[in-house]
Amino acid sequence: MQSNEGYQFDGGPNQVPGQGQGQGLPAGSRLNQYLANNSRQALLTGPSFGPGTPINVNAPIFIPKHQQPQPPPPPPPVVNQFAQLAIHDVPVQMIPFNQINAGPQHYGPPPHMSHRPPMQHHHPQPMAPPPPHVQVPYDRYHQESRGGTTYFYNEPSDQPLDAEHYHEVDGSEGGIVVNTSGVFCYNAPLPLAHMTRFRGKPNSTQQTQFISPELRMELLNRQLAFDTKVDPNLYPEIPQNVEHFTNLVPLENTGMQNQSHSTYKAISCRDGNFYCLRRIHGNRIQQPGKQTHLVEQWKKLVHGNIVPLREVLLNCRAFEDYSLIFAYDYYPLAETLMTKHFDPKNVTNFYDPANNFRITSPMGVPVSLGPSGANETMIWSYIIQIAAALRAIHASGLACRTLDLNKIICYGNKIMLSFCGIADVLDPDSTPIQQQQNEDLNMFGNIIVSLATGRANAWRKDLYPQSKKLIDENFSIDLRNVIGFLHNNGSRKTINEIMPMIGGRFFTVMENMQAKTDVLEGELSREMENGRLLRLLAKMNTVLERVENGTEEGWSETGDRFMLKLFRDYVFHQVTDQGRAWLDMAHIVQCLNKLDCGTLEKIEMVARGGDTQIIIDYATLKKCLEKSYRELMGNTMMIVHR
Ligand SMILES: Nc1ncnc2c1ncn2[C@@H]1O[C@H](COP(=O)(O)OP(=O)(O)OP(=O)(O)O)[C@@H](O)[C@H]1O
Repeated sequence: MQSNEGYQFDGGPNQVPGQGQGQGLPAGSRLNQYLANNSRQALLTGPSFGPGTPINVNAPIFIPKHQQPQPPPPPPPVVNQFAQLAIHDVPVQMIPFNQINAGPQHYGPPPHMSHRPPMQHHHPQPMAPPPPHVQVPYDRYHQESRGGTTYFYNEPSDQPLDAEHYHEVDGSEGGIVVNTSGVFCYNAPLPLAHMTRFRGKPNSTQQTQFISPELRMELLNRQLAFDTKVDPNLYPEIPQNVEHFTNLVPLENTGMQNQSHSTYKAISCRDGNFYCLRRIHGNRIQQPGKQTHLVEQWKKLVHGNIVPLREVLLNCRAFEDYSLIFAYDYYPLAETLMTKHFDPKNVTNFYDPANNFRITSPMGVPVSLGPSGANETMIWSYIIQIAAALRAIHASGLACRTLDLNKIICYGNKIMLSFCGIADVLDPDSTPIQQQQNEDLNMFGNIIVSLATGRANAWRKDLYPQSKKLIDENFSIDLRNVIGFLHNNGSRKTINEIMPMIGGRFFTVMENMQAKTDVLEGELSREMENGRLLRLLAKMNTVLERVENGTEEGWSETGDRFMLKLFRDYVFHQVTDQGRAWLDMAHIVQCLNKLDCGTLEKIEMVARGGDTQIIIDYATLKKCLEKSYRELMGNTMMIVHR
C-alpha cells in the first residue's frame, strides 16, 4: 500500500495483528473513556500511534467485529430519526374514488396503505416537571455535548436486550431524548424559538434534522397530484394532445351533458411545466382581434392572489369542436372556496380516475360553516387577500368580472382568483371599466355575505334581509361597514377605500404570513444541505467496492480507496462494545459535512480485521475521494452530469 501524506499506519495489512501496537486509548472525552472502559479488557490493546502524532480523535472508535466479546444480539428497532427517512411513513391520503360519496369521509390512510405499524415508542405526554427527589429515567444517563449534539450514555445493563424497552423521555431542555435500548440517546436540535409558537401539536417539540411530517405529507401529496395520469381507455374523449399540451387529466367531472366548461391539468411539451387548462366548450371566436385584445394585459398581471394566465388557444379542434382554451398556472390540490366551505362532502381536490384514487390536501381541511358562518378572523383574511387581488386588477385598468365562490381557489393558506380574463374574451363588455369594477366590488360584497352567513346564496335579494340581520347580530361594525360600502351602488367607489375599514387587521394577516414564511425557511434550511450530502454519497459509492477500474483489478482495495473504505465503516458501521449497531444520524451527517469541508480534524479508523489503525484528517480523506473520483472519470467513456 502506498504511503500517503496526512495519515499514518500502525501495522498494515501484512502485519501480524497485535504486533507493533501500543497500549492505551486516545485521551479524550468521557464518552470515549466510557466506550473504551466498556470495550472489555481485550479491547484495551487499542491503537498506538506514531511518536509525536497529535491525536485529536473526536468520535467513538470503530470496534472491529472480531474483537467483540459477545456475538451481538439482534439489533433493536431502528430509531425514529432513521425511520423518518422512509417514504412509507407518510400516511398518503388517497381515498378510493368509489368511496368518495359513501358516508362520512375518513381522511386517514386506508388499511392497505398503512405499511408501518405505529412507532414502537410513545410520545411523552406533556407533564409537570418531576419534583427534584424523584428519580426519572433521564437521570441515569451521563451527558456530553459534541458539536451541537448531546450524547447520553449509561452503564451497560445486564438485562437482556429484549427486556430493554425502546422509549422516549423528555430531554432536559425540551428536546426529545430517544433511547434505543440504553445504547445511546440522541437529543435532537430544538426548534428555533420564534418558530415554536407556530407549532400547535402536543408532540411538536420533537424535531429532527428533516422536514416536518406535516409539510412532507403535503408536498408528497402535491407531488402525487402532479404525477397522476389518465387511462385513455377510461377517458376516450380526452385528447392525447392539445397543441403543445399533453397528459391531460380532468380536475372535475367531465362528460356531463350540456357542460359549458371543463378544467384539466396538463403538461406543456415546450417547457415541461404543469398547467391548468380551462376549456370553454364549442365557442368559436369570430373576431379574434376584438375579443382578445385584453389577453396580453391579463398575461402581464403578476400578483400573489391571482392565478397567472399564460396562454389562450383560440378555436382549438383537439376536442372535436371549436373550443377556447385558457392555460393558467397549475396549483396541485387547490380547491375552491365553494368546496372548502359550502360543499365539504364534495371536496374535489384531486382524483385520479385511472386508479380510482383520490388525493386530498392534508392542509386544506374542509371548513364547514355553521349557521352563523365563518369566524370573523378568517373572513378578514379573505377580505384582505381578495382586496389585494382586486386592487392589482383595477390598477391595471381591468375588471375581474368572475368573482365567485367557485372561481376563487385556496392553495395552502392563501386564496387566489382563478378565472381571470375569460369573461373579457367570451363576452367583451363595452360598458365603462369603472362600472365593471364597481360590479366587482358588488360581487366581493356577496362573497363576504355568503361566508358570514354560511349560505352560498345568502346575498340574493329575497334572502338578504335575513342575512343582514344575522350579520348585524354576529359580526363587528367594521365588517358590516365593509359589506355596506361594497353593496352601495349610489356612489362612485374604489377598492382602496376599504383599506381604512380593514385597519389594524391587515397587520395581523401580514404577521401570520410572515410567520409561515419563517417556518418554511426553517424547514428549507434543514433540507438545504441534503442535496450536497447526496452528491458526496454518490461520489463515495461510485468509488467504493468497485471491482476494477479499467485494467486495474482490485482498485478499490488499494491506496486512497482503502482509506475511503475504512472511512465508510467509520461513518456508517460503528458498533458499540456489545456489538450493537451504533445508529447516530448526527454522527453520519457531521462526518460527511467534515469530509466535504476537508477539516483538519483527525479521526481514528480501524480496519475490519483489526490489524490496521489509521489516524487521518478529513482534509486528506477529501483528497483521497477527489483523486479517486477523478481517476475513475479519467477512465470513463461516458459521463452524464445533471
Ligand atoms: N389554477 C388551478 N390549479 C389547480 N386546480 C385548479 C386551478 N383552477 C381551478 N382548479 C380546480 O379545478 C376544479 C374545477 O374548477 P372550477 O372553477 O370549474 O370549479 P367548479 O366548482 O367545478 O365550478 P363550476 O361549477 O363553475 O364548474 C376545482 O377543483 C378547482 O379547485
